[in-house]
Amino acid sequence: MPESKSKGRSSRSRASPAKKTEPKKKRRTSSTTSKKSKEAASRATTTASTPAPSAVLIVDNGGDKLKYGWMTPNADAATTPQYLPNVTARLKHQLTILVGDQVEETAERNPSQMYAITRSTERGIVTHLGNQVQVWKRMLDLLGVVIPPPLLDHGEASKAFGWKVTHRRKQQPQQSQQQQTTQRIPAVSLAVLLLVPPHCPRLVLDQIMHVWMEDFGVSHVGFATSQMCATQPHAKFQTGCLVDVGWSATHVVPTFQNMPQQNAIRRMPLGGRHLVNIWKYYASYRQYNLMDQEWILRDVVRQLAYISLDFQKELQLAQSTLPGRRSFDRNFVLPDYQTTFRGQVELTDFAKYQLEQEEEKRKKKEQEENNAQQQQQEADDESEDDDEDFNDDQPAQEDDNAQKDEVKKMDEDENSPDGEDAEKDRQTSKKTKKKKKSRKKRRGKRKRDQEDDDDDDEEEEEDEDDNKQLLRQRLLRQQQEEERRRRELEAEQQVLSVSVERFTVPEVLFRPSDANLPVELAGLPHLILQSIKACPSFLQPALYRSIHITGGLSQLPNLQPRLEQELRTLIPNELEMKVTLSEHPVDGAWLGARDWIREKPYTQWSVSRDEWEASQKRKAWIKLLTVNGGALV
Ligand SMILES: Nc1ncnc2c1ncn2[C@@H]1O[C@H](COP(=O)(O)OP(=O)(O)OP(=O)(O)O)[C@@H](O)[C@H]1O
Repeated sequence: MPESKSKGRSSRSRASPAKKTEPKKKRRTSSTTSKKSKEAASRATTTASTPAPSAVLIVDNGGDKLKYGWMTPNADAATTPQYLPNVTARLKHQLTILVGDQVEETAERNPSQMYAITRSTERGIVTHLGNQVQVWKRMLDLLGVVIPPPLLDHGEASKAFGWKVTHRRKQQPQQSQQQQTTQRIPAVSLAVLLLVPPHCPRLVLDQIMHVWMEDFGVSHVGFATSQMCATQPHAKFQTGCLVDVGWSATHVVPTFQNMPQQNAIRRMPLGGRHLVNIWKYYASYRQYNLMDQEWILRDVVRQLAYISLDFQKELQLAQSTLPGRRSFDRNFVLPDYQTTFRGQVELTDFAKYQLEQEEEKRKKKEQEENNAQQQQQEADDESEDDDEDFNDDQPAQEDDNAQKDEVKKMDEDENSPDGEDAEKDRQTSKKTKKKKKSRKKRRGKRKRDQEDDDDDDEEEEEDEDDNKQLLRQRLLRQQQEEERRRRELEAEQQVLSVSVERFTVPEVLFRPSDANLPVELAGLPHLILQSIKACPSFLQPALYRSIHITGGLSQLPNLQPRLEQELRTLIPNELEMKVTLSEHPVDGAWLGARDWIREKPYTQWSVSRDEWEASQKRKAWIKLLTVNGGALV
């Protein structure tokens, strides 16, 4: 019995779990299948419901400036981007926040009105998302994009602005006339392609996606690497090494057949921003406190900085020559924000004197050359005349003989004894005498009239002379007054003397340790070398052959020859090397993205709102990696 009991129990116990588990399994499988089918159904419905974007907005999210613009399928091939400074600031003693172009406008009027100037990126990566959202919002406003009310209260944009519908309604009448007249585009019918730096943290990408989907309510969002896009316009640039020297960082991206070599990408935290900051310290330590004057220093860097082709030689020249007498010394007249709003470069007195001397020498040389040429020509002409005289001797003698014959003939005619002719001659001589008398009278009268006129003229001339003298005196006084005013203004002018900074500051790109930056930081040539050496060895010769520099700072004079010069000493002689400069250093990435998008449908490079919602939001961007084959992100 116990056995049977036990058996029975055991059988029951064995059977019961089986009985119990089976329906569970069934339930689980059914639930998973139902989930999957639901997801699929929802995806099918959502993909079907996702409207195609009516316009594509490309935004190159630069640390210095946003480059943005529309890319519609039928767009003109010559579409170019617009620029918006990626910066916000506060006005002193006011609550107003200035964004993008407003900051630039105020900076041009008087930058000292602003404080708390904040940039949204560090080393090219968005680090102040709240700040960045404000700049994006400004960009969308300028483009005439209508943003729907925030879907989530806790969105980044809502946090940044405390957005409320009432608040936005209040803002509407303040819109400029230009904005009101431009066509309003709803954000829901918009696809956005954002250009970001390589190796941008996934967390940042996810947050950016969140903001664009949730706060701005666009329908599609895509990402691409700006450096990879910069290679696009160059059809030949399928394999090469792209060097992007920008505002906050320098990137080196080697590519093979338009695919980035991910493990060989290098980033150096050095760019235009650091040059401005270093110059700020130099100027503030030596002359004026310009620590808050970023805009002035940006102008100084743009107008005066250059890369030295022989750094040591120029330093020696600086040591051996007195300040103000060096060939590279310049004056930068700071704006006074009353009469001038932009700094101006001026030559030093010594440089002016040198230029004048050179000009005089040049003129003298030209004069001497002209004189020598004239003398030569005269000598040539004289020799030609001598030859002509020698040849023309005979005909001249013949002419003389003919003239003599004619005179002889006339004498013979006069001497002929003819009575009638003599009478006629007498009459004519009387007439001529009369005529002579009347002529004499007329002449005498004319003389007298002339003398009267001369007296009048003399009086008039005297008056004129007086007037001229008065005028001259007045002009002289005016000139003196102007000169005095100019001197006063000059005395008031604040002049920044610029000397070795012109090439020692940009030299930081080649020797970062000179500017107290970490010693481990490699200069630009070594960075390129490191990057190329990290690529497969069969690729390296092709990469050396095609090094392409882009980015705003690549416009520094002499950057390309200096880089070539330094790289040549580091690369084996048998390897060919070529460094080229981009034709579009600032907006090359935007133009590349435009061309790239033209060939590809938006579904390939973007995630739709429905895809994003269906795939648990956070993982949606992974699609971009798989769909693009990793080419652009
Ligand atoms: N003519 C010029 N000469 C020298 N430097 C220049 C010139 N024009 C612009 N720059 C510098 O180029 C830099 C901006 O370059 P760029 O527009 O490529 O940066 P970005 O793409 O906005 O920033 P990032 O590369 O950090 O994302 C600024 O430092 C600016 O001072």
